[in-house]
Amino acid sequence: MAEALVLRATGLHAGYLGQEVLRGAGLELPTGCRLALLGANGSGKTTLLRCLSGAHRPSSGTVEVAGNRLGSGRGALREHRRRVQLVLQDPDDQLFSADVSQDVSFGPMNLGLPPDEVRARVRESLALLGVSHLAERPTHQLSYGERKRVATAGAVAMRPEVLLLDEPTAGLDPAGVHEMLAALERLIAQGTTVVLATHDVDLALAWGEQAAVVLDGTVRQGPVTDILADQTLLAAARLHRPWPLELAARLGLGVAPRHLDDIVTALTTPH
Ligand SMILES: Nc1ncnc2c1ncn2[C@@H]1O[C@H](COP(=O)(O)OP(=O)(O)OP(=O)(O)O)[C@@H](O)[C@H]1O
Repeated sequence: MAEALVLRATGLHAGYLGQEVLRGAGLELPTGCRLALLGANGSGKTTLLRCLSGAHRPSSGTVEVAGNRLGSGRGALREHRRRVQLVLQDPDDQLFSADVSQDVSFGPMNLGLPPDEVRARVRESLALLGVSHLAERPTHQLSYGERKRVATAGAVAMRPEVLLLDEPTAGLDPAGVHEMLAALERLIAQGTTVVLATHDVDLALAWGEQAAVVLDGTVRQGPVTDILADQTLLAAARLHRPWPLELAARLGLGVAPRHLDDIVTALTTPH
Protein backbone atom coordinates (compact mmCIF):
# COMPACT_ATOMS: atom_id res chain seq x y z
CA MET A 1 0.00 0.00 0.00
CA ALA A 2 1.29 3.49 -0.84
CA GLU A 3 2.36 5.59 2.13
CA ALA A 4 -0.30 8.11 3.26
CA LEU A 5 0.62 11.69 2.39
CA VAL A 6 -0.15 14.39 4.94
CA LEU A 7 0.82 17.15 2.55
CA ARG A 8 1.14 17.34 -1.22
CA ALA A 9 1.94 20.30 -3.44
CA THR A 10 1.86 20.06 -7.21
CA GLY A 11 2.77 22.39 -10.06
CA LEU A 12 3.35 25.46 -7.90
CA HIS A 13 4.12 28.69 -9.71
CA ALA A 14 4.73 31.53 -7.30
CA GLY A 15 6.79 34.64 -6.87
CA TYR A 16 6.68 38.36 -6.40
CA LEU A 17 6.02 41.37 -8.62
CA GLY A 18 8.00 40.78 -11.78
CA GLN A 19 9.83 37.68 -10.51
CA GLU A 20 8.63 34.10 -10.74
CA VAL A 21 10.51 32.08 -8.10
CA LEU A 22 8.75 28.71 -8.22
CA ARG A 23 8.11 27.33 -11.70
CA GLY A 24 6.25 24.06 -11.35
CA ALA A 25 7.48 23.05 -7.88
CA GLY A 26 5.99 20.03 -6.13
CA LEU A 27 6.51 18.22 -2.86
CA GLU A 28 5.09 15.07 -1.26
CA LEU A 29 5.26 14.63 2.48
CA PRO A 30 4.39 11.21 3.92
CA THR A 31 2.74 11.28 7.34
CA GLY A 32 5.35 11.28 10.10
CA CYS A 33 8.21 11.98 7.67
CA ARG A 34 11.11 14.28 8.48
CA LEU A 35 12.14 16.16 5.38
CA ALA A 36 15.18 18.41 5.00
CA LEU A 37 14.69 21.24 2.51
CA LEU A 38 17.83 22.56 0.86
CA GLY A 39 18.77 25.03 -1.85
CA ALA A 40 21.01 27.98 -2.58
CA ASN A 41 20.33 31.44 -1.16
CA GLY A 42 17.40 32.91 -3.03
CA SER A 43 16.41 29.60 -4.65
CA GLY A 44 12.90 29.79 -3.16
CA LYS A 45 12.85 27.65 0.00
CA THR A 46 11.03 30.27 2.06
CA THR A 47 8.66 31.00 -0.80
CA LEU A 48 7.86 27.29 -1.03
CA LEU A 49 7.29 27.03 2.75
CA ARG A 50 5.05 30.09 2.62
CA CYS A 51 2.99 28.51 -0.18
CA LEU A 52 2.70 25.25 1.77
CA SER A 53 1.52 27.09 4.88
CA GLY A 54 -1.01 29.23 3.03
CA ALA A 55 0.89 32.46 3.80
CA HIS A 56 1.68 33.05 0.11
CA ARG A 57 -0.77 32.38 -2.66
CA PRO A 58 0.72 30.68 -5.71
CA SER A 59 -0.40 31.93 -9.11
CA SER A 60 -1.13 28.31 -10.04
CA GLY A 61 -0.75 24.83 -8.62
CA THR A 62 -2.31 23.07 -5.65
CA VAL A 63 -1.56 22.44 -2.00
CA GLU A 64 -3.41 19.65 -0.20
CA VAL A 65 -3.35 18.56 3.43
CA ALA A 66 -4.59 15.03 4.05
CA GLY A 67 -6.39 15.21 0.71
CA ASN A 68 -8.08 18.57 1.42
CA ARG A 69 -7.19 21.14 -1.18
CA LEU A 70 -6.30 24.59 0.09
CA GLY A 71 -8.87 27.02 -1.26
CA SER A 72 -8.91 30.80 -1.22
CA GLY A 73 -11.79 31.29 1.26
CA ARG A 74 -10.97 32.60 4.73
CA GLY A 75 -12.47 29.58 6.46
CA ALA A 76 -10.42 27.12 4.39
CA LEU A 77 -7.26 29.15 4.98
CA ARG A 78 -7.88 29.27 8.71
CA GLU A 79 -8.39 25.50 8.84
CA HIS A 80 -5.26 24.96 6.72
CA ARG A 81 -3.16 27.13 9.05
CA ARG A 82 -4.41 25.18 12.04
CA ARG A 83 -3.06 22.02 10.45
CA VAL A 84 0.11 23.43 8.91
CA GLN A 85 2.24 25.88 10.87
CA LEU A 86 5.24 27.82 9.58
CA VAL A 87 8.01 29.08 11.88
CA LEU A 88 9.95 31.89 10.23
CA GLN A 89 13.74 32.09 10.22
CA ASP A 90 13.82 35.31 12.24
CA PRO A 91 11.91 34.91 15.54
CA ASP A 92 11.43 38.68 15.70
CA ASP A 93 9.07 38.37 12.71
CA GLN A 94 6.89 36.14 14.88
CA LEU A 95 7.05 37.41 18.48
CA PHE A 96 4.76 40.35 19.18
CA SER A 97 3.44 40.07 22.73
CA ALA A 98 4.96 41.50 25.88
CA ASP A 99 5.73 38.18 27.56
CA VAL A 100 6.34 34.60 26.55
CA SER A 101 3.07 33.03 27.80
CA GLN A 102 1.03 35.76 26.16
CA ASP A 103 2.85 35.23 22.88
CA VAL A 104 2.45 31.45 22.85
CA SER A 105 -1.24 31.77 23.76
CA PHE A 106 -1.97 34.02 20.77
CA GLY A 107 -2.72 31.22 18.25
CA PRO A 108 -4.87 29.03 20.54
CA MET A 109 -6.81 32.12 21.70
CA ASN A 110 -7.50 32.99 18.07
CA LEU A 111 -8.94 29.52 17.62
CA GLY A 112 -11.52 30.53 20.24
CA LEU A 113 -10.46 27.84 22.70
CA PRO A 114 -11.58 28.17 26.36
CA PRO A 115 -9.02 29.82 28.71
CA ASP A 116 -8.19 26.53 30.51
CA GLU A 117 -7.42 24.83 27.22
CA VAL A 118 -5.29 27.78 26.10
CA ARG A 119 -3.30 27.66 29.36
CA ALA A 120 -2.82 23.89 29.00
CA ARG A 121 -1.54 24.29 25.43
CA VAL A 122 0.88 27.05 26.47
CA ARG A 123 2.26 24.84 29.26
CA GLU A 124 2.50 21.84 26.94
CA SER A 125 4.26 23.62 24.09
CA LEU A 126 6.72 25.47 26.34
CA ALA A 127 7.59 22.12 27.95
CA LEU A 128 8.02 20.45 24.54
CA LEU A 129 10.43 23.19 23.50
CA GLY A 130 12.23 22.99 26.87
CA VAL A 131 11.50 26.63 27.75
CA SER A 132 8.94 26.38 30.59
CA HIS A 133 11.28 28.43 32.77
CA LEU A 134 10.83 31.39 30.40
CA ALA A 135 7.02 31.53 30.70
CA GLU A 136 6.84 34.85 32.56
CA ARG A 137 9.80 36.54 30.86
CA PRO A 138 9.40 39.61 28.64
CA THR A 139 10.06 38.48 25.05
CA HIS A 140 12.44 41.39 24.35
CA GLN A 141 14.81 40.17 27.09
CA LEU A 142 15.31 36.72 25.59
CA SER A 143 18.47 35.57 23.82
CA TYR A 144 18.26 34.78 20.11
CA GLY A 145 18.19 31.02 20.76
CA GLU A 146 15.48 31.43 23.41
CA ARG A 147 13.43 33.58 21.02
CA LYS A 148 13.70 30.89 18.32
CA ARG A 149 12.39 28.22 20.68
CA VAL A 150 9.59 30.45 21.99
CA ALA A 151 8.54 31.31 18.41
CA THR A 152 8.47 27.57 17.66
CA ALA A 153 6.41 26.97 20.82
CA GLY A 154 3.85 29.45 19.47
CA ALA A 155 3.41 27.30 16.36
CA VAL A 156 3.40 24.06 18.37
CA ALA A 157 0.59 25.42 20.57
CA MET A 158 -1.67 25.13 17.51
CA ARG A 159 -1.01 21.36 17.58
CA PRO A 160 -0.33 21.27 13.84
CA GLU A 161 -0.05 18.06 11.86
CA VAL A 162 2.77 19.60 9.83
CA LEU A 163 5.43 21.94 11.18
CA LEU A 164 7.44 23.88 8.60
CA LEU A 165 10.66 25.29 10.06
CA ASP A 166 12.69 27.86 8.15
CA GLU A 167 16.31 27.42 9.24
CA PRO A 168 15.51 26.58 12.88
CA THR A 169 19.16 26.00 13.80
CA ALA A 170 20.70 28.99 11.97
CA GLY A 171 22.53 31.33 14.34
CA LEU A 172 22.35 28.93 17.30
CA ASP A 173 25.44 27.80 19.20
CA PRO A 174 26.15 24.03 19.28
CA ALA A 175 24.24 23.55 22.55
CA GLY A 176 21.35 25.58 21.13
CA VAL A 177 21.29 23.39 18.02
CA HIS A 178 21.25 20.31 20.24
CA GLU A 179 18.34 21.70 22.31
CA MET A 180 16.36 22.62 19.20
CA LEU A 181 16.87 19.16 17.68
CA ALA A 182 15.94 17.48 20.97
CA ALA A 183 12.71 19.51 20.98
CA LEU A 184 11.99 18.39 17.41
CA GLU A 185 12.49 14.76 18.46
CA ARG A 186 9.81 15.22 21.15
CA LEU A 187 7.42 16.69 18.58
CA ILE A 188 8.11 13.96 16.05
CA ALA A 189 7.56 11.32 18.75
CA GLN A 190 4.11 12.88 19.25
CA GLY A 191 3.32 12.37 15.56
CA THR A 192 4.14 15.78 14.05
CA THR A 193 5.47 15.75 10.49
CA VAL A 194 8.40 18.16 10.17
CA VAL A 195 10.00 20.00 7.25
CA LEU A 196 13.28 21.66 8.16
CA ALA A 197 14.87 24.15 5.75
CA THR A 198 18.61 24.40 6.19
CA HIS A 199 21.90 25.19 4.45
CA ASP A 200 23.65 22.58 6.60
CA VAL A 201 24.05 19.44 4.46
CA ASP A 202 25.54 17.46 7.38
CA LEU A 203 22.50 18.23 9.52
CA ALA A 204 20.17 17.37 6.61
CA LEU A 205 21.83 13.97 6.20
CA ALA A 206 21.90 13.14 9.92
CA TRP A 207 18.38 14.39 10.64
CA GLY A 208 16.30 13.83 7.50
CA GLU A 209 14.70 10.72 6.10
CA GLN A 210 13.98 12.53 2.87
CA ALA A 211 15.58 15.58 1.32
CA ALA A 212 14.24 18.06 -1.20
CA VAL A 213 16.38 20.53 -3.13
CA VAL A 214 14.91 23.68 -4.67
CA LEU A 215 16.66 24.37 -7.95
CA ASP A 216 15.62 26.50 -10.94
CA GLY A 217 12.12 26.92 -9.55
CA THR A 218 11.43 23.20 -9.17
CA VAL A 219 12.04 20.61 -6.45
CA ARG A 220 14.06 17.40 -6.55
CA GLN A 221 12.97 15.07 -3.73
CA GLY A 222 14.00 11.61 -2.59
CA PRO A 223 15.62 9.56 0.18
CA VAL A 224 18.20 11.74 1.91
CA THR A 225 21.17 9.50 1.08
CA ASP A 226 20.23 9.47 -2.64
CA ILE A 227 19.70 13.22 -2.91
CA LEU A 228 22.84 14.13 -0.96
CA ALA A 229 24.99 11.70 -2.94
CA ASP A 230 23.97 13.28 -6.27
CA GLN A 231 27.06 15.34 -7.06
CA THR A 232 25.56 16.98 -10.15
CA LEU A 233 22.51 18.13 -8.22
CA LEU A 234 24.61 19.31 -5.28
CA ALA A 235 26.91 21.35 -7.50
CA ALA A 236 23.99 22.94 -9.35
CA ALA A 237 22.41 23.87 -5.99
CA ARG A 238 25.73 25.25 -4.64
CA LEU A 239 25.86 22.54 -1.96
CA HIS A 240 28.69 20.19 -1.04
CA ARG A 241 28.61 16.50 -0.25
CA PRO A 242 28.03 15.85 3.49
CA TRP A 243 31.19 14.70 5.25
CA PRO A 244 30.01 11.12 6.07
CA LEU A 245 29.28 10.46 2.38
CA GLU A 246 32.52 12.17 1.34
CA LEU A 247 34.57 10.10 3.80
CA ALA A 248 32.84 6.84 2.83
CA ALA A 249 33.52 7.55 -0.86
CA ARG A 250 37.21 8.35 -0.25
CA LEU A 251 37.65 5.23 1.87
CA GLY A 252 35.78 3.13 -0.72
CA LEU A 253 33.42 1.82 1.99
CA GLY A 254 30.57 1.08 -0.42
CA VAL A 255 27.97 2.24 2.10
CA ALA A 256 25.97 5.46 2.53
CA PRO A 257 26.59 6.44 6.16
CA ARG A 258 24.55 9.20 7.80
CA HIS A 259 26.43 9.37 11.10
CA LEU A 260 29.92 8.80 12.53
CA ASP A 261 28.68 5.56 14.11
CA ASP A 262 27.73 4.18 10.67
CA ILE A 263 31.32 4.75 9.48
CA VAL A 264 32.82 3.16 12.60
CA THR A 265 30.53 0.15 12.13
CA ALA A 266 31.49 -0.17 8.45
CA LEU A 267 35.20 0.03 9.34
CA THR A 268 35.08 -2.41 12.25
CA THR A 269 32.67 -5.03 10.92
CA PRO A 270 34.57 -7.95 9.36
CA HIS A 271 33.49 -8.67 5.74
N1 LIG B 1 8.55 39.74 -0.20
C1 LIG B 1 9.32 39.64 -1.29
N2 LIG B 1 9.21 40.56 -2.27
C2 LIG B 1 9.95 40.48 -3.40
N3 LIG B 1 10.86 39.50 -3.64
C3 LIG B 1 11.02 38.57 -2.69
C4 LIG B 1 10.25 38.58 -1.47
N4 LIG B 1 10.63 37.51 -0.71
C5 LIG B 1 11.57 36.87 -1.43
N5 LIG B 1 11.81 37.50 -2.60
C6 LIG B 1 12.76 37.06 -3.65
O1 LIG B 1 12.40 35.74 -4.04
C7 LIG B 1 13.56 34.95 -4.27
C8 LIG B 1 13.49 33.68 -3.40
O2 LIG B 1 13.55 34.08 -2.03
P1 LIG B 1 13.38 33.04 -0.85
O3 LIG B 1 13.45 33.83 0.42
O4 LIG B 1 12.19 32.22 -1.09
O5 LIG B 1 14.68 32.13 -1.04
P2 LIG B 1 15.43 31.19 0.01
O6 LIG B 1 15.82 29.98 -0.75
O7 LIG B 1 14.59 30.99 1.21
O8 LIG B 1 16.71 32.07 0.34
P3 LIG B 1 17.71 32.05 1.63
O9 LIG B 1 18.40 30.72 1.62
O10 LIG B 1 18.65 33.18 1.32
O11 LIG B 1 16.87 32.30 2.87
C9 LIG B 1 14.75 35.84 -3.98
O12 LIG B 1 15.25 36.33 -5.20
C10 LIG B 1 14.18 36.96 -3.13
O13 LIG B 1 14.87 38.17 -3.34
